[in-house]
Amino acid sequence: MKIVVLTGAGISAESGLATFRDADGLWEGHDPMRVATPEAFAAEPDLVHRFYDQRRARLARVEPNAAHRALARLEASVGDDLLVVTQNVDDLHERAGSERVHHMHGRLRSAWCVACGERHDWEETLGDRPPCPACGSASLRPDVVWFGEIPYGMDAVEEALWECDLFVAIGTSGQVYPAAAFVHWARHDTLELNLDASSTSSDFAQARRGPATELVPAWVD
Ligand SMILES: CC(C)NC(=O)[C@H](Cc1c[nH]c2ccccc12)NC(=O)[C@H](CCCC/N=C(/NCCC(=O)O)S[C@H]1O[C@H](COP(=O)(O)OP(=O)(O)OC[C@H]2O[C@@H](n3cnc4c(N)ncnc43)[C@H](O)[C@@H]2O)[C@@H](O)[C@H]1O)NC(=O)OCc1ccccc1
Repeated sequence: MKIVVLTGAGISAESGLATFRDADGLWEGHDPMRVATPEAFAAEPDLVHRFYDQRRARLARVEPNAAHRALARLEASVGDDLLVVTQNVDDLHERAGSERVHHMHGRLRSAWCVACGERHDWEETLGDRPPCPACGSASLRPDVVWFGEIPYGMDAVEEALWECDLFVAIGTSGQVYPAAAFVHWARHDTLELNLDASSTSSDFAQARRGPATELVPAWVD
């Protein structure tokens, strides 16, 4: 049975990472959806760098939880029949042992040089702007997909959704596209595992409510 699992901020909430809807969705009084844009980076690069520096520092202080670990166990048992597509820029799936993880919105620990196009592991050097290790120019940006930008690897994701027998969404509010449309791209069985009702709950064949650290192990084991 081929399975595609979509994860959102809710799967990392119990590890201590804020969701986009937490804390009335504000970061330092800014709407994250307004900070996570190419326009904000062009206008206030230091503000945007600070947003990602703080999230990178926070990520270094948290650990994967039982939901991440359960998905890693599932991969160990079904192998290539499982693909995790995550909207999250954290690395908690990989730190839990998952290998087949596609970061459709990028990765917090990756830097992208807009001058030479090279990608690098982001130096944990808070506050100072390291030059690109490849071309030396001060053109590094967070390697994340901002609002208005095209998500990574959409062709492969679309194919996997078309091929899968089961699509499962975990910890996502269904408010950001194209991820929110995936339930419509899947052709067979669909299941939502979420704390609260999402904007797309009624589009799923089945929906279970509760914290991911309970729902995901219960579904996997
Ligand atoms: C706001 C929204 C209306 N806007 C969009 O969707 C826009 C515009 C748009 C495009 N198409 C549309 C159609 C209609 C309307 C608008 C659009 N989309 C884009 O710009 C996208 C790019 C969007 C990506 C932006 N970057 C992010 N992140 C990276 C950066 C960063 O992280 O800083 S989005 C970011 O926000 C989203 C947050 O959503 P969730 O993860 O769901 O988190 P949220 O906080 O909302 O909800 C948490 C959920 O968990 C639950 N929960 C909480 N705790 C727990 C718990 N303990 N256990 C279980 N569940 C839990 C809660 O109940 C809740 O339901 C994630 O995607 C996250 O990655 N690009 C694009 O469309 O390009 C074209 C295109 C499309 C297709 C093919 C080719 C080209």
